[in-house]
Amino acid sequence: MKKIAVFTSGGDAPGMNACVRAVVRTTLRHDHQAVGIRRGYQGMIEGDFWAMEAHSVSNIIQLGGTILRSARSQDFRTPEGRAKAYANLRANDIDGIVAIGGDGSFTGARIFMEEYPDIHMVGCPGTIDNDLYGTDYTIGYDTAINTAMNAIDNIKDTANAHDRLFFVEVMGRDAGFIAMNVGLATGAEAVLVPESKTDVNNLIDTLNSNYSNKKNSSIVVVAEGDESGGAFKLAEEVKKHCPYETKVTILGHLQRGGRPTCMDRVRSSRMGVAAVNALLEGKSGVMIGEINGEIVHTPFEQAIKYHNEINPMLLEMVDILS
Ligand SMILES: Nc1ncnc2c1ncn2[C@@H]1O[C@H](COP(=O)(O)OP(=O)(O)OP(=O)(O)O)[C@@H](O)[C@H]1O
Ligand SMILES: O=P(O)(O)OC[C@H]1O[C@](O)(CO)[C@@H](O)[C@@H]1O
Ligand SMILES: [Mg+2]
Repeated sequence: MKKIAVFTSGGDAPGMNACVRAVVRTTLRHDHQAVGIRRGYQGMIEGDFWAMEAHSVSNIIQLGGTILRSARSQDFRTPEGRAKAYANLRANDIDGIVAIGGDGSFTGARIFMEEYPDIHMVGCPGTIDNDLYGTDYTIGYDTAINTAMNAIDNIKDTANAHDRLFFVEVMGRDAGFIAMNVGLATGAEAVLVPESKTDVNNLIDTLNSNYSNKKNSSIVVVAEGDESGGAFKLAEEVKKHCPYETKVTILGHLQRGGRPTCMDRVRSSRMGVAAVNALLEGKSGVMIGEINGEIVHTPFEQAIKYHNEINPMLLEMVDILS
């Protein structure tokens, strides 16, 4: 292996920088050259490469975002775009790549590797959504749930002061992991996730019964991908049948930024080291994950095809404890 490149792709996630740092420093420790590719697959197509030294990743372990920047590249979805990317990699003697991203990034990696198997690729799960099979936690998820939890704690103060019902929408286009855990951690009255069908009448009954039992404020956490159509639509419907004054907060992109938590920094570092080691062992087409505290390798195909399930017991717990 001559040079190992690293890029970040899809939605950024806190801990990506720690992972980039680990990849670069492990590569250099093994006397290989390290290259950063800026803006994910788009930078690969445009040849936006950066020869990285140990100092290139100094003082970034604590930073959110990604120093390599990220992109959602339409060009990489085309065979012509991927051919350009391959030509640039070859011209720069890059034969090993660590891709830090989510399911879309690994879908792209799998297609690219089928077309150009001489480029070895290993993935690190970088997405706040926690929606990849083959790991208990993705990079950025722990930070995102803590950020969302703190935001909802603040909302609870004002909700309680004004006797209001809040619908709080959290990120998760296809997955409800953020909503589930943040809902439990903030004592929400209900949590709505794409993985289970939302019964609006049942929700209205629950909120009305809470109101009758002198619960002066309530929080409903809604995953953005819930089939009910999001917090605004839901609030419009519910407030027709509920005495609470109703407000909506969309937490949005604030959940993706901020300093990574300790666990995100540690996991990202561990995964970055494991990704380089896997490439040096001749592995390709696998995602690094952490299951029960151990590093595991899962083929991209499985990581993107399957989904970790939301434990139905947790949804039940929300109901019992609220
Ligand atoms: N079918 C595909 N073919 C080629 N490239 C793809 C394909 N799907 C995704 N990609 C590439 O991967 C990039 C990242 O994918 P996507 O935007 O879905 O984010 P992600 O990696 O799933 O992260 P997140 O969901 O956390 O935002 C896309 O912008 C595209 O360049
Ligand atoms: O605004 P963007 O960058 O498309 O990102 C939104 C999406 O990215 C994610 O946050 C994951 O990074 C999803 O939960 C969300 O739907
Ligand atoms: Mg994704």
